[in-house]
Amino acid sequence: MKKFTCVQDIGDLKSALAEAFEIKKERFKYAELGRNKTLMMIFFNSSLRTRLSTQKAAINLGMNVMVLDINQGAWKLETERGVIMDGDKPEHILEAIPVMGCYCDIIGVRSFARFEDRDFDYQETIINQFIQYSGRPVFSMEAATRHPLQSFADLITIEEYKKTVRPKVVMTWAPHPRPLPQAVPNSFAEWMNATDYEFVITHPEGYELDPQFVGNAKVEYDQMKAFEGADFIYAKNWAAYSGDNYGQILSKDRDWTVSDRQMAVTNNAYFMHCLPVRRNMIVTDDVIESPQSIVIPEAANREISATVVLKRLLEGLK
Ligand SMILES: CCC[C@H](NC(=O)CCC(=O)O)C(=O)O
Ligand SMILES: NC(=O)OP(=O)(O)O
Repeated sequence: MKKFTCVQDIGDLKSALAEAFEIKKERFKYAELGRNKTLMMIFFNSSLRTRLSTQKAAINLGMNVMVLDINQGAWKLETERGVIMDGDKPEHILEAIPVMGCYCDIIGVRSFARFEDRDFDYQETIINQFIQYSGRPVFSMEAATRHPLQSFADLITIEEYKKTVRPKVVMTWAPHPRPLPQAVPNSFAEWMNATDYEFVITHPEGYELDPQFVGNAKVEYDQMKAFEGADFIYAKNWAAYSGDNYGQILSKDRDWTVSDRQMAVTNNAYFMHCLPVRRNMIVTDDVIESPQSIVIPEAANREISATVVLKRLLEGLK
């Protein structure tokens, strides 16, 4: 594997899952693979789970790790080509990227959507510059339109907890005080659509995601109807995608906050969220603390998804 930015990069999901469960049983099995290899993790945005789980995955594989928070200590980067650099940005990304590539073997990048220009975001300008100019294999630690390490961990978790071969999985929008990226919902939808699960997306009108990610999923504007008989509830906030509303908050309706009311109509569904989560905006305390909440095992599986991905990138170095 030469990059990991989307579900297609992992190839056959059944073999990826088999590898994940093998590694989960014996996570130091490939501890020699990464000897004298260096992972560099580049963060343009905050992180807890991705930062820790991906470092742990690299340690599982015997790798050295370097972490750089671009906006804390490094030079502010100009990302636009052709700009006269007489402002507050001393370095251009087109120098910084190949320089970073000199010091490592594999690069992970976190660079959220900026909501200034939808094309800039949806062309994945930043991570594609790392892919093009670093000279190294690159993987996404959440980019503008996807978060594949999260989605792979979500799939591992559903496979571990499902009680039927084809569970009903419902992704629900929920309110949030800030406009959040579409990367997590886009990516979850992309991975769910790659399975044979029954997959439903529910959100208020105006929050339609990019059709390339929605695919054949059923979209239901009535949240209670969507929740009926669900086996898994995946909650997330996202800002509007469509047209002039791109990056905007259209609703903060707390009737969409996941509570016992909605969970009561499910098939005793498990509750999932990628974290961090705003309690009593996205989900009530009672629901996220209930026995059906699997947000912690879901976060734990981030170590597994990252170990599989780094293993495949290391194997691709040969
Ligand atoms: C894994 C999720 C990362 C990010 N979450 C946030 O930015 C939450 C920030 C907040 O709640 O203020 C998102 O929604 O894409
Ligand atoms: N779920 C996830 O990626 O969490 P962080 O933003 O804390 O890394």
